Amino acid sequence: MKIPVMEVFGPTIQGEGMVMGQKTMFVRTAGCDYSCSWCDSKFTWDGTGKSVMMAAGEIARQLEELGKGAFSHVTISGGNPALHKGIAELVALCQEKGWRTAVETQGSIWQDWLSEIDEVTVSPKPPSSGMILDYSKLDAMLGRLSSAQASLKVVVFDEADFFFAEQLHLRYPSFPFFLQVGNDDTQTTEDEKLVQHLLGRYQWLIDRHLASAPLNDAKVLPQLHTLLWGNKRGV
Ligand SMILES: C[S@@+](CC[C@H](N)C(=O)[O-])C[C@H]1O[C@@H](n2cnc3c(N)ncnc32)[C@H](O)[C@@H]1O
Ligand SMILES: Nc1nc2[nH]cc(C(=O)O)c2c(=O)[nH]1
Ligand code: SF4
Ligand SMILES: [Mg+2]
Repeated sequence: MKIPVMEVFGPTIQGEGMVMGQKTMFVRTAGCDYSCSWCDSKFTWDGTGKSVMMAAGEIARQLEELGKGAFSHVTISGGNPALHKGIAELVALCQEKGWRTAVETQGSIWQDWLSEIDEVTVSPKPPSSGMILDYSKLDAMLGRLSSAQASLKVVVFDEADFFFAEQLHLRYPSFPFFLQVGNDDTQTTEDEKLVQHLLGRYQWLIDRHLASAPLNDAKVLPQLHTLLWGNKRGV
Protein backbone atom coordinates (compact mmCIF):
# COMPACT_ATOMS: atom_id res chain seq x y z
CA MET A 1 0.00 0.00 0.00
CA LYS A 2 1.56 3.30 -1.10
CA ILE A 3 1.98 6.28 1.19
CA PRO A 4 1.48 9.96 0.21
CA VAL A 5 4.87 11.49 0.96
CA MET A 6 5.47 15.25 1.16
CA GLU A 7 9.19 15.18 1.79
CA VAL A 8 12.02 12.88 2.82
CA PHE A 9 14.97 14.65 4.41
CA GLY A 10 17.97 14.27 6.68
CA PRO A 11 20.13 13.39 8.30
CA THR A 12 19.33 16.14 10.77
CA ILE A 13 18.74 16.24 14.50
CA GLN A 14 15.40 15.65 16.14
CA GLY A 15 14.63 19.18 17.29
CA GLU A 16 11.70 18.40 19.57
CA GLY A 17 10.57 16.35 22.51
CA MET A 18 11.59 13.02 24.02
CA VAL A 19 14.62 12.31 21.82
CA MET A 20 15.73 15.87 21.08
CA GLY A 21 19.27 15.84 19.70
CA GLN A 22 19.01 12.35 18.18
CA LYS A 23 20.41 12.14 14.65
CA THR A 24 17.49 11.11 12.46
CA MET A 25 16.04 10.99 8.97
CA PHE A 26 12.52 12.39 8.41
CA VAL A 27 9.65 11.08 6.32
CA ARG A 28 6.84 13.66 6.19
CA THR A 29 3.49 12.35 5.01
CA ALA A 30 0.72 14.40 3.42
CA GLY A 31 -2.71 15.10 4.84
CA CYS A 32 -4.09 15.92 8.27
CA ASP A 33 -7.45 15.41 9.98
CA TYR A 34 -6.77 18.64 11.93
CA SER A 35 -6.19 22.21 10.78
CA CYS A 36 -4.36 23.91 13.65
CA SER A 37 -4.33 27.71 13.39
CA TRP A 38 -0.57 27.83 14.02
CA CYS A 39 0.51 24.66 12.21
CA ASP A 40 4.11 25.05 11.03
CA SER A 41 3.57 22.37 8.36
CA LYS A 42 0.39 23.67 6.69
CA PHE A 43 1.80 22.75 3.30
CA THR A 44 1.07 19.10 4.17
CA TRP A 45 -2.67 19.71 4.15
CA ASP A 46 -3.64 23.15 2.74
CA GLY A 47 -3.10 22.34 -0.93
CA THR A 48 0.07 24.42 -1.32
CA GLY A 49 2.41 21.40 -1.22
CA LYS A 50 2.76 18.50 -3.65
CA SER A 51 2.91 14.90 -2.42
CA VAL A 52 4.08 11.76 -4.20
CA MET A 53 2.63 8.27 -3.68
CA MET A 54 5.54 6.05 -2.65
CA ALA A 55 5.90 2.38 -1.73
CA ALA A 56 7.78 1.55 1.48
CA GLY A 57 10.70 0.16 -0.53
CA GLU A 58 11.05 3.40 -2.51
CA ILE A 59 11.05 5.45 0.70
CA ALA A 60 13.73 3.19 2.23
CA ARG A 61 15.87 3.58 -0.90
CA GLN A 62 15.53 7.36 -0.73
CA LEU A 63 16.49 7.31 2.96
CA GLU A 64 19.59 5.25 2.13
CA GLU A 65 20.54 7.57 -0.72
CA LEU A 66 20.21 10.70 1.43
CA GLY A 67 21.60 9.22 4.64
CA LYS A 68 24.58 7.48 3.03
CA GLY A 69 24.81 4.94 5.85
CA ALA A 70 25.33 7.64 8.48
CA PHE A 71 22.02 7.19 10.31
CA SER A 72 20.21 4.65 12.47
CA HIS A 73 16.94 6.44 13.24
CA VAL A 74 13.89 7.44 11.18
CA THR A 75 11.17 9.88 12.29
CA ILE A 76 7.78 9.79 10.58
CA SER A 77 5.84 13.02 10.82
CA GLY A 78 3.23 14.90 8.80
CA GLY A 79 0.49 16.00 8.63
CA ASN A 80 -0.89 13.09 10.61
CA PRO A 81 1.00 9.91 9.69
CA ALA A 82 -1.68 7.90 11.50
CA LEU A 83 -4.01 8.52 8.54
CA HIS A 84 -2.00 5.98 6.53
CA LYS A 85 -2.28 2.20 6.97
CA GLY A 86 0.57 1.68 4.49
CA ILE A 87 3.13 2.95 7.00
CA ALA A 88 3.04 -0.58 8.53
CA GLU A 89 5.27 -1.75 5.66
CA LEU A 90 7.68 1.13 6.09
CA VAL A 91 8.01 0.42 9.82
CA ALA A 92 8.68 -3.28 9.16
CA LEU A 93 11.32 -2.36 6.58
CA CYS A 94 13.03 0.05 9.00
CA GLN A 95 13.13 -2.74 11.60
CA GLU A 96 14.69 -5.13 9.06
CA LYS A 97 17.35 -2.57 8.31
CA GLY A 98 18.06 -1.98 12.00
CA TRP A 99 16.79 1.63 12.02
CA ARG A 100 14.96 2.83 15.14
CA THR A 101 11.65 4.54 14.43
CA ALA A 102 9.80 7.50 15.87
CA VAL A 103 6.43 9.04 15.06
CA GLU A 104 4.86 12.45 15.62
CA THR A 105 1.07 12.39 15.84
CA GLN A 106 -1.68 14.35 17.58
CA GLY A 107 -3.46 11.33 19.07
CA SER A 108 -6.71 11.44 17.09
CA ILE A 109 -6.31 8.21 15.06
CA TRP A 110 -5.02 4.77 16.04
CA GLN A 111 -3.10 2.45 13.70
CA ASP A 112 -1.80 -0.98 14.78
CA TRP A 113 1.66 -0.14 13.42
CA LEU A 114 2.02 2.47 16.18
CA SER A 115 2.69 -0.45 18.60
CA GLU A 116 5.86 -1.20 16.61
CA ILE A 117 7.29 2.33 16.86
CA ASP A 118 10.16 2.83 19.31
CA GLU A 119 9.32 6.45 20.24
CA VAL A 120 5.77 7.74 19.81
CA THR A 121 5.28 11.43 20.47
CA VAL A 122 1.62 12.18 21.06
CA SER A 123 0.90 15.88 20.83
CA PRO A 124 -2.71 16.74 21.77
CA LYS A 125 -3.69 20.20 20.67
CA PRO A 126 -4.34 23.02 23.19
CA PRO A 127 -7.14 25.63 22.85
CA SER A 128 -5.01 28.12 20.85
CA SER A 129 -4.93 25.63 17.95
CA GLY A 130 -8.71 25.95 17.48
CA MET A 131 -9.03 22.15 17.64
CA ILE A 132 -11.21 20.25 20.13
CA LEU A 133 -9.61 17.23 21.80
CA ASP A 134 -11.60 13.97 21.79
CA TYR A 135 -10.46 12.51 25.12
CA SER A 136 -12.00 9.11 24.40
CA LYS A 137 -9.74 8.69 21.35
CA LEU A 138 -6.68 9.79 23.32
CA ASP A 139 -7.59 7.45 26.22
CA ALA A 140 -7.79 4.57 23.73
CA MET A 141 -4.45 5.43 22.09
CA LEU A 142 -2.52 5.84 25.34
CA GLY A 143 -4.14 2.68 26.65
CA ARG A 144 -2.39 0.78 23.85
CA LEU A 145 1.04 2.39 24.22
CA SER A 146 3.55 1.85 27.01
CA SER A 147 4.97 4.76 28.97
CA ALA A 148 8.47 3.56 28.00
CA GLN A 149 7.57 3.99 24.34
CA ALA A 150 5.37 7.08 24.26
CA SER A 151 5.45 10.62 25.57
CA LEU A 152 3.07 13.56 25.59
CA LYS A 153 4.12 16.91 24.16
CA VAL A 154 2.00 20.05 24.37
CA VAL A 155 2.73 23.21 22.44
CA VAL A 156 1.99 26.23 24.64
CA PHE A 157 1.19 29.75 23.41
CA ASP A 158 -0.77 31.22 26.32
CA GLU A 159 -2.31 30.73 29.78
CA ALA A 160 -5.23 28.66 28.50
CA ASP A 161 -2.79 26.30 26.76
CA PHE A 162 -0.75 26.02 29.94
CA PHE A 163 -3.86 25.08 31.95
CA PHE A 164 -4.72 22.49 29.27
CA ALA A 165 -1.21 21.02 29.65
CA GLU A 166 -1.56 20.77 33.42
CA GLN A 167 -4.90 18.96 33.13
CA LEU A 168 -3.51 16.58 30.53
CA HIS A 169 -0.54 15.63 32.68
CA LEU A 170 -2.84 15.02 35.66
CA ARG A 171 -4.98 12.73 33.49
CA TYR A 172 -2.04 10.68 32.14
CA PRO A 173 0.60 10.90 34.91
CA SER A 174 2.62 7.87 33.79
CA PHE A 175 3.65 9.30 30.41
CA PRO A 176 6.79 11.47 30.16
CA PHE A 177 5.54 15.01 29.61
CA PHE A 178 7.04 17.83 27.52
CA LEU A 179 6.06 21.46 27.17
CA GLN A 180 7.09 22.99 23.86
CA VAL A 181 7.48 26.65 22.95
CA GLY A 182 4.94 27.72 20.33
CA ASN A 183 6.26 29.46 17.22
CA ASP A 184 3.78 32.25 16.44
CA ASP A 185 5.60 33.45 13.30
CA THR A 186 6.02 30.45 11.00
CA GLN A 187 6.36 32.66 7.89
CA THR A 188 9.22 35.01 8.68
CA THR A 189 12.65 34.60 7.10
CA GLU A 190 14.27 37.03 9.56
CA ASP A 191 16.03 34.32 11.57
CA GLU A 192 17.83 36.57 14.09
CA LYS A 193 14.62 38.32 15.09
CA LEU A 194 12.72 35.03 15.27
CA VAL A 195 15.37 33.43 17.50
CA GLN A 196 15.36 36.37 19.92
CA HIS A 197 11.56 36.29 20.02
CA LEU A 198 11.39 32.50 20.57
CA LEU A 199 14.03 32.63 23.32
CA GLY A 200 11.81 35.21 25.03
CA ARG A 201 8.85 32.86 24.68
CA TYR A 202 10.99 30.03 26.09
CA GLN A 203 11.86 32.21 29.10
CA TRP A 204 8.15 32.91 29.64
CA LEU A 205 7.29 29.19 29.44
CA ILE A 206 10.07 28.28 31.87
CA ASP A 207 8.93 30.95 34.37
CA ARG A 208 5.35 29.70 34.05
CA HIS A 209 6.48 26.09 34.50
CA LEU A 210 8.57 26.88 37.58
CA ALA A 211 5.44 28.15 39.31
CA SER A 212 3.30 25.10 38.45
CA ALA A 213 3.01 22.25 40.95
CA PRO A 214 1.05 19.87 38.67
CA LEU A 215 3.89 19.93 36.14
CA ASN A 216 6.78 19.25 38.52
CA ASP A 217 8.00 16.32 36.42
CA ALA A 218 7.49 17.89 33.00
CA LYS A 219 10.37 19.05 30.82
CA VAL A 220 10.32 22.41 29.01
CA LEU A 221 11.90 22.54 25.57
CA PRO A 222 12.18 24.88 22.59
CA GLN A 223 12.07 23.69 18.98
CA LEU A 224 15.83 23.34 18.55
CA HIS A 225 15.66 23.20 14.74
CA THR A 226 13.81 26.53 14.64
CA LEU A 227 16.49 28.17 16.81
CA LEU A 228 19.16 26.77 14.47
CA TRP A 229 17.55 27.12 11.05
CA GLY A 230 14.48 29.33 11.47
CA ASN A 231 11.40 28.38 9.46
CA LYS A 232 13.43 26.62 6.75
CA ARG A 233 11.83 23.46 5.37
CA GLY A 234 13.54 20.08 5.17
CA VAL A 235 15.85 20.48 8.18
C1 LIG B 1 3.69 19.51 12.21
S1 LIG B 1 3.25 18.41 13.50
C2 LIG B 1 3.00 16.87 12.63
C3 LIG B 1 2.58 15.73 13.52
C4 LIG B 1 1.18 15.76 14.09
N1 LIG B 1 0.23 16.27 13.16
C5 LIG B 1 1.14 16.58 15.36
O1 LIG B 1 0.67 17.72 15.31
O2 LIG B 1 1.58 16.06 16.38
C6 LIG B 1 4.79 18.09 14.37
C7 LIG B 1 4.92 18.79 15.70
O3 LIG B 1 5.05 20.17 15.47
C8 LIG B 1 4.31 20.86 16.43
N2 LIG B 1 4.01 22.20 15.92
C9 LIG B 1 3.27 22.51 14.84
N3 LIG B 1 3.21 23.84 14.65
C10 LIG B 1 3.95 24.39 15.64
C11 LIG B 1 4.27 25.73 16.00
N4 LIG B 1 3.81 26.78 15.29
N5 LIG B 1 5.05 25.93 17.09
C12 LIG B 1 5.51 24.89 17.82
N6 LIG B 1 5.24 23.60 17.52
C13 LIG B 1 4.47 23.36 16.45
C14 LIG B 1 3.08 19.99 16.61
O4 LIG B 1 2.39 20.27 17.82
C15 LIG B 1 3.71 18.62 16.63
O5 LIG B 1 4.14 18.31 17.93
N1 LIG C 1 14.81 18.87 12.96
C1 LIG C 1 13.49 18.70 13.03
N2 LIG C 1 12.95 18.19 14.16
C2 LIG C 1 11.60 18.00 14.17
N3 LIG C 1 10.87 17.45 15.16
C3 LIG C 1 9.58 17.38 14.78
C4 LIG C 1 9.48 17.89 13.49
C5 LIG C 1 8.20 17.85 12.74
O1 LIG C 1 7.96 18.70 11.90
O2 LIG C 1 7.43 16.93 12.99
C6 LIG C 1 10.75 18.29 13.10
C7 LIG C 1 11.33 18.86 11.93
O3 LIG C 1 10.70 19.21 10.93
N4 LIG C 1 12.71 19.03 11.95
S1 SF4 D 1 -2.28 18.21 13.87
FE1 SF4 D 1 -0.11 18.58 13.39
S2 SF4 D 1 0.06 18.64 11.13
FE2 SF4 D 1 -2.12 18.66 11.67
S3 SF4 D 1 -2.64 20.82 11.58
FE3 SF4 D 1 -2.10 20.38 13.71
S4 SF4 D 1 0.11 20.76 13.92
FE4 SF4 D 1 -0.39 20.69 11.74
MG1 LIG E 1 8.02 20.73 12.38
